[in-house]
Parts: sequence; structure tokens; C-alpha cells
Amino acid sequence: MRAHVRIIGTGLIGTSLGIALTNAGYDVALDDPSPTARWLARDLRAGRIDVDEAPDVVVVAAPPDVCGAAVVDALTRWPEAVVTDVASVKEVILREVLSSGADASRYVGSHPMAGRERSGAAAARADLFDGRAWVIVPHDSTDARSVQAVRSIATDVGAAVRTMPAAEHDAAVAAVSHLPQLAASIVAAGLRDLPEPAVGLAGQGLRDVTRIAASDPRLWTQILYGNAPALVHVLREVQEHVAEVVAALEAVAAGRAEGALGTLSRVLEAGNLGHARIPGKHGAPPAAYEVVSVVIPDEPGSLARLFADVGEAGINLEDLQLEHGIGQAVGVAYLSVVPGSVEPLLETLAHRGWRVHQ
Ligand SMILES: NC(=O)C1=CN([C@@H]2O[C@H](COP(=O)(O)OP(=O)(O)OC[C@H]3O[C@@H](n4cnc5c(N)ncnc54)[C@H](O)[C@@H]3O)[C@@H](O)[C@H]2O)C=CC1
Ligand SMILES: O=C(O)C(=O)Cc1ccc(O)cc1
Repeated sequence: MRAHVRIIGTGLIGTSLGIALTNAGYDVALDDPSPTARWLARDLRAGRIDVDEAPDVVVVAAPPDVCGAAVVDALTRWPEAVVTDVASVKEVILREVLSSGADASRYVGSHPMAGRERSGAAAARADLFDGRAWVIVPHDSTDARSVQAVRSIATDVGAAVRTMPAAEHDAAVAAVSHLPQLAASIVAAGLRDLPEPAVGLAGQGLRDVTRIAASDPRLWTQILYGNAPALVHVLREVQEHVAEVVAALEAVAAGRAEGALGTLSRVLEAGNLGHARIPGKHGAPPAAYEVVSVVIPDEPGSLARLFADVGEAGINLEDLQLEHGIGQAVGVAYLSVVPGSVEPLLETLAHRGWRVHQ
């Protein structure tokens, strides 16, 4: 029989988890101080509300600054239950739990590396965790049963489990999640006062780099606050790189170009190397897909026709991006496929009248 899981905090992550666990056959109870959040999560089929039975596992999916207190409360209220939280920072919460005097052997921190730039139950997705990493963060007194219970939840919603200590987790997410959020926010902030004609030139590059700038500032303020030491470390490195680029460009602007091109090229090439290390789904090695661009007329049914033609050619689409400038009569679809499919795809689409480019 599947475990009875109580989810405390039914926003984006709690509701997504509730839906995924319900679909996997778990009995899910939902709790949130906000009645609207509870009701919405229930209506989205994330679980039952107003449940009093003792859970086997409690998942705290509340904002980071209240997670520690909510974990301690759950450990005390349900003396048999395993308790985890999904907060984006782990050391501050672990410290709070250990210093509370509650039975910390039943606590194991965790962190699904999956989310969205929107908050709240309305943004929940049943497949949010599918193929994503889910970090489990045991500590010295965590018992094996607790680790196993959280591991089952993560794998049953399709995530790939990684295990690491809290400090290692916080250092890693500073680099792969918190710095990217700050970078996106800082780049997007620069657009606020840009004249309209300049903003109007924005293309896919800017969209790619700033997607997560739309994230919830209240949540992210807490995340950055909770991971200050690790973030300072990665930001100091960024500061050094930025200073190096500024110095090179200042030299060019002052007519002293020698050495500057080398510096710029080194920074950009280092970016290529780092980008190539980003893993694909299920932690697979970076996928070496190739991109075919297809011009799409701005008329009803164009995309459906394109998908039908790709499907008829028996080609699997690995990824898809659309670019569509406002007021333009055409857009471009970027189709990612494995290298072996590029030629047949180009041939099929050209044969069916599409304007294609590699
Ligand atoms: N948003 C994201 O992309 C990701 C977020 N996380 C973590 O998941 C947790 C939840 O984040 P989201 O679902 O995005 O936030 P959210 O804002 O969508 O939902 C948070 C929910 O917690 C409730 N809440 C507030 N105070 C509470 C308390 N004292 N006890 C119980 N519930 C309380 C709120 O009413 C709200 O429904 C955070 O700790 C965050 O760090 C982890 C991975 C990704
Ligand atoms: O939107 C994305 O691409 C994310 O990666 C979201 C995310 C946000 C916060 C986390 O702690 C983990 C993942």
C-alpha cells in the first residue's frame, strides 16, 4: 500500500507534488494557512483537505523562512511520521531543526530541482518533477527509513534522486540556480528604462536569458537571504570576470586594443565549455541535438500543419522553440532533432513547401 502523505503548503510545488502523488496512487492530505490555496489545490485533484489522520510522511512545501518551524511542528505533532521539506536552501533549515530538540532522526531535507517562474497552485503541473533531479539531504542523525521514504516519493513522481550533504547542496545551487536567477533579474532590470525602440529589438537571446526574471521576488528574496555565504562566493568570481571584461573593453575604447580580443574570446569560449556541461533530462549527458529552423506563416493552423508533416516523416522532436516578433507576418520555429534526423527532416519539409534552414 502507498504511503499517506501530508503536504503542508499548497502553492506551485506542493500542489504539483500532490497531483503527481495522487496520480501515482498515494493518499494525499493537503494543508495551507490560506483557505483559498487549500481549496484550489483540492479542486486541481492534488489531494483531500480537512484530514486529521496521522500521515506516514509530511512534505513541507512552504516559503523557506517558515520551513524550519513547520518541520519542527510536524515532527512534534506526528511522532511516527517522516518529515521532509522542499525548500531551495538546506543548511539554515537543518540548523533550525537540530537546535529545536525535536526528533531529527525522522527529518531529511530535500529539494526538487524543478519549478517555474510562477507561484501558486494555479501554476501547478502534474509532470513538473518528471526527469528532473531531486536532491536528498540526510544529516548525521537521519535514519535510513526516513531517507527511503523520501526517495520513494521522489522516484514515484519521476525524479532522479541525488544525495548530498546540506553544505554541498547549498554551494551547488548557488552556482546552478541562485546565480542564474540573479543574473536574469539584473539583465532584465536594465530593460526598465530602455527607450521603447530599443526594447522593440529584443529577440530570442534576451528572452532565453531573462525567462526566470519573472519569478516571485518574495520567494527569491528569502532564497538569496538563506544562502548568503555560498552566493557571495560565486558572485565574487563573477565580479572578477566582469571586471576583466570591463577592463578589456575600456582599453579598446581608449584605442589600446592589444590583448583585449584575447580576453574577450577567452571569456566567451569558457562560456561554451560551461554550457556544454549542462545535463539533459534524467541527468543524461548533454544532448547533441541539431536545430532546424522553419519559417511559419502567421495564419491559423500553420503549426498544426508543421507538426503533422514532422510526424509523417517519422521524426522525433526533442525540443521546440518559437520566435515571433510582434507585428510580423511570419515567425520561426526552431526544431531540435538528433543529428541523424536533420537531412530527412530538411528534405521532407522542403518537399512539403516549408522554408527551412539549418
Ligand atoms: N518555485 C520554484 O520554482 C521552486 C520552489 N521550491 C521551494 O518550494 C517551496 C514552496 O515554493 P512555491 O511552491 O514556489 O511557493 P508558492 O508561493 O507557490 O507556495 C507557498 C505556499 O505556502 C503557503 N504558506 C505560507 N506560509 C505557510 C506556513 N507557515 N505554513 C504552511 N504553508 C505556508 C502559502 O499560503 C502558499 O500556498 C519554497 O520553500 C521554495 O524554496 C523548490 C523548488 C522550485
Ligand atoms: O524555472 C526553472 O528553470 C527552474 O530551475 C526553477 C527552480 C527554481 C527554484 C529552485 O529551487 C529550483 C528550480
